[in-house]
Formats: sequence, C-alpha cells, structure tokens
Amino acid sequence: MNFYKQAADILDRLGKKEGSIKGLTLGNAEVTDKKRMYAVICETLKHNTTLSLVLQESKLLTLEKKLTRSLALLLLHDLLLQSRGIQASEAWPMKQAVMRHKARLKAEFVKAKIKVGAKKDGLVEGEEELLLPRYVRVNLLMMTPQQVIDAFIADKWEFLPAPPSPPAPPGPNTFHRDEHLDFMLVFPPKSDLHLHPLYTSGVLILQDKASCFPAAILSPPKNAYVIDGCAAPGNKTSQLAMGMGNSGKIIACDLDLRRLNILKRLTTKAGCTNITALNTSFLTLDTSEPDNRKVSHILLDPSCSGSGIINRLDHLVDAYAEEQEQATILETTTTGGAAERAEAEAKKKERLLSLGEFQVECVTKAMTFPNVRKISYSTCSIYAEENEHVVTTLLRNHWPKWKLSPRSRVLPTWHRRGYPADVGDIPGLVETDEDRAKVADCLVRAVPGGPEGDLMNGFFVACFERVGKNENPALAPLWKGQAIGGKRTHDEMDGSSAAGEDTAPLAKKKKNKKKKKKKSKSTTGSEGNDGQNTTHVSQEEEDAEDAEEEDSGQE
Ligand SMILES: C[S@@+](CC[C@H](N)C(=O)[O-])C[C@H]1O[C@@H](n2cnc3c(N)ncnc32)[C@H](O)[C@@H]1O
Repeated sequence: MNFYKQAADILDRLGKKEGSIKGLTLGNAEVTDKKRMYAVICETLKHNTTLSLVLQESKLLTLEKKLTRSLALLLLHDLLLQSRGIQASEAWPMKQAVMRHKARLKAEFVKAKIKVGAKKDGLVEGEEELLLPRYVRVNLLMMTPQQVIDAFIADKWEFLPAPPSPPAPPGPNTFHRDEHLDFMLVFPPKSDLHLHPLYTSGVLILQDKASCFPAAILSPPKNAYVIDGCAAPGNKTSQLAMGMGNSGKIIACDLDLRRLNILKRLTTKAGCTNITALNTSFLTLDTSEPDNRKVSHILLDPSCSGSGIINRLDHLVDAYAEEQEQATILETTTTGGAAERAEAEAKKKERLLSLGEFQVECVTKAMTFPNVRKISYSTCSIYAEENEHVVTTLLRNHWPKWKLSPRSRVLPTWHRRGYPADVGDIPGLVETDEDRAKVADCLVRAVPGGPEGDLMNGFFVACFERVGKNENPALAPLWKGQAIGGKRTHDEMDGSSAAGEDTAPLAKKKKNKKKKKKKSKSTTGSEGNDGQNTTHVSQEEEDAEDAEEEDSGQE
C-alpha cells in the first residue's frame, strides 16, 4: 500500500481509539518502514492544530473531494514542514490535488502559525508540554544527590537553594532539589540531558515527579520480598531496587514482552541486581509458591486511561480523536451529532468502568498473598472511576481486614489529596462528609500541568495496609478520631500493622533495626542495548521515551 494511504489509515484508527501509536506503527507487521511511519504519525499529530487550521481556512477538502481529512493532514505535514516535501510520484492524483493549491496552503500556514502561536503564549504546538520542569531522579545505587549537584555546578549550572515561589519551573541554566523527594533534582523545561554522561551511565533517571510517589510511599525495607505487579517499562521497579539498596528480591511482572524487555535493559543500565522479570499476568501468580509467600510489599500501577499524562504523545492522540469526532459531528445533522456525542460519552464511561474493574481485580489479587502487609495502588488517571471509586470498592470489600494508610505515612507534606466528593459511602465506615474528607486525606493526587496544576503529570496513589492481628478493627480506619497528618497513634505504632516502616523520602532512610542479611537474588538478565539506532527513533530513545514518562499501559 502507498505509504501515505497506510499512514492515513493509521491516523483514522488512532482517531477511533483502535490502538496506540506504537502498536499501530512499530508493532504493525503490515508496515514496512516502521521508524519512518512512527515519526510521520507523531509529527503530524504534534502539528495537528496548525495543519487543521490550514485545512479549514484553505477549504482544501471542499475543493478536492477525493482527499480524506487524515490523508490531507499527512500530505500537508510533508509539504509544509519537511524540506524534502511530499515523497510520492508527481503522477499520484492525491499529491496533485494538494500541489494545485500549494501557494494558498503556504500562505495559510504562515497565518495559522501566528494564530496558534498567539493562542499558546508564542509556543508552537506540542510545546506547551515543555513548560513542565524536567525531573531527574538521582540513582542512589550509583551516586548521591550532592555528588550530582557538584557535577552540574562544575558544568556551570547555577544551583538554587530553594524551589521558586510561587511554584514554577526553574529558569534557564538553574536547578534545585525537589522539596518532597530527596533523590530528585528539578531542571528547566526542555533540558535535554539524554547525552549527558551521568544519564548515559545510569546515574540520572528521567522520571516524572508524580511517578516517583508510589515507590516512595510503599518504601519496602531492606531485604524485603516485593512484587511490582504491572512493572514495565520499569521506572518504579528500579526506584524500588534503589530504595532497597539492591537487597531482598523484587519480582517484576508484565504481560507485555516488548515492554518487559525495556524494563530489563533499563534496570540493568541502572545497576539493579535484585530484580527477577516475569512475562506473565500478575493475576495468575501462584500465591503459594515459596517466594510469593515471602512477599510483604506489592506495588500496583496497572493499566489505566492515562488521562493524567500531558507530556506524552497520548494526549495528542486524544486531541486528534476529539477533533475527528467533532469533524464527523459537524458533517451530520444536529440530532445525529448529539447522538454521536452521547455514544462517544457512553463509550468512554464504559471504558473507564472496565478499567476500574480490572484495577480492583489487581488489588484484590494482591491482598491474597499470605504475608503481604502493604500495597500501593496508583494510576496516571484524573478520573474518579479509576481512583477514589476503586478505593471505595476495595475498602467496602476488605475492611476491616485492610485499611488505608493514613496521611502521616503517605507523603504527609504533599498538599494535593483525594477528592472527598468522589469517595463513596461504606456502611459503618464512611457515612458522613467528615468521613469522606478523612478518607480523601489518606489519598494522594497530582493535578496535571501548570500553573494551576502541580507542574507534573496527573497522578493518584492510595496505600493499603493489612490490619494487624492485635489491632482493634474498630480503630482500623485510622482516620476515625485521629488528627490528620499529626503524630502516629498508639495503634499505628504497636508494631502489629505495617506501620513500622518509615515513609520518609528514600534517601533519608536511616534504620537501626536489626535486619537479617540476605544475598541479593537473581538479576534482570544481561540484555544490553540492541544497538538498532536509526535516524528517527533509536532503541535508546524509544526505551527512554517509554520509561521517562508514565503511560497508560494500553500499548
Ligand atoms: C501503567 S503501566 C506500568 C508502568 C510501570 N509501573 C512503570 O512505572 O514503568 C501498566 C503496565 O501493566 C501491564 N499489564 C496490564 N495487565 C497486566 C497483567 N494482568 N499482569 C501484568 N501486567 C499487566 C501493561 O503491559 C503495562 O506495561
């Protein structure tokens, strides 16, 4: 099939949410030049607003009836943004259909750029994401934050003693430590550290701040047996290994082999030696297996809608899908449009409910491990259906055997908590607005973007703890009668719950409890970079892209 026709077909399928960019390009057996296809699709989506404006103002689709919207966007992309122009024979009627209007299209493009730029503070499309700071996790297995700070200062970067106030990304060539996570440094938006020797050697890990919350909250002690149930591409797994100083054992499960292979490469690069990667469903793990019986901590970051992600191409796909839908609706009658809209809404609701069911299933499975004491549950979704509603269902089904960790153990200084209005009633446990507020206070949320947002991706974390044998179930919901964010109650400190662990940032952890020493167990394997570098998307870039930013796991 003609390259552009195939690309147009992929754009149409993306618009109908029939797959992900990677799945439909890199993972598509019918595509011959996968890297070029991936690049063209990404670039067209990035410039979609401008190109759509050109399409609209030039009336190209009315003048050239044979062109479809997606094909026109792709051809406009190459005509207007690529120096080599449209890569097709001059005799191809679709190329001719566009070239007939070349002068008009170029003029509309100049106007569209100004219009789009003016709307977005002078930024061109796709760049608003770059207003987010570049968060960098220092890999404590290799260096201390201070060593990294010194290296950047020696490199002529200015170190700010405190984050800007009011919160904003650091200015050009300045950086600072994060105020909530000790191992995190914050750089200006657009900082490209991919070629920095500290990045290439595995010392710096480019990971969104919110994505560091779950492992920091779970905070398994040294020598623990831990499962990362939906682990790939592995940023949180490597953060767990870092916090545990490579002791104990982490079983990292993922259903998707391609993503699991990325996990192996990235955790090997990060110097992690206590990870066993399993290409299997977390839901089918045998809880009676000897290692699984020893598991005390489980991190669950299951597939979700990814609606909180703003610095990935996913949001461009969402915007494109929405625009496609609007374009279709405009072509229908008013009644038809309303019906289509209602259908789209219903589909979205259905999808969220089904994701919510899967997420409840994952945490429920985690609760069946005989010795598990603490489970962190997270999503990069902004929707209550995947967040507060999931937590409500789990508490409804499992209290008083399981409870929520109180705010004092769940990033106590983080300001953004769950939404009380989205916490559901649970007879005997959550019945009043006050109860709802207290449940919500145990939960962590991050609002995507800025300046009203938290300057990171949208995120949600809840932490469940098994109620200890000697605990009074009536006191189990720790928010009942307890000052939120205050000192630990006697009940929390009696050692029978999972409360014994501190939840301070991992870098600060200093324990003097006696611990049995265990040898580090198996590794992630020794797969190195497979060296398939190409002009557009190298393996390294793909891995980094997968791992740097959280994604919906729908790929
Ligand atoms: C949101 S992503 C995880 C991101 C990862 N925690 C990280 O920080 O890099 C969700 C992952 O869950 C995986 N997944 C979905 N269903 C699964 C299952 N039943 N068992 C194991 N993994 C699953 C997907 O393949 C996807 O890689």
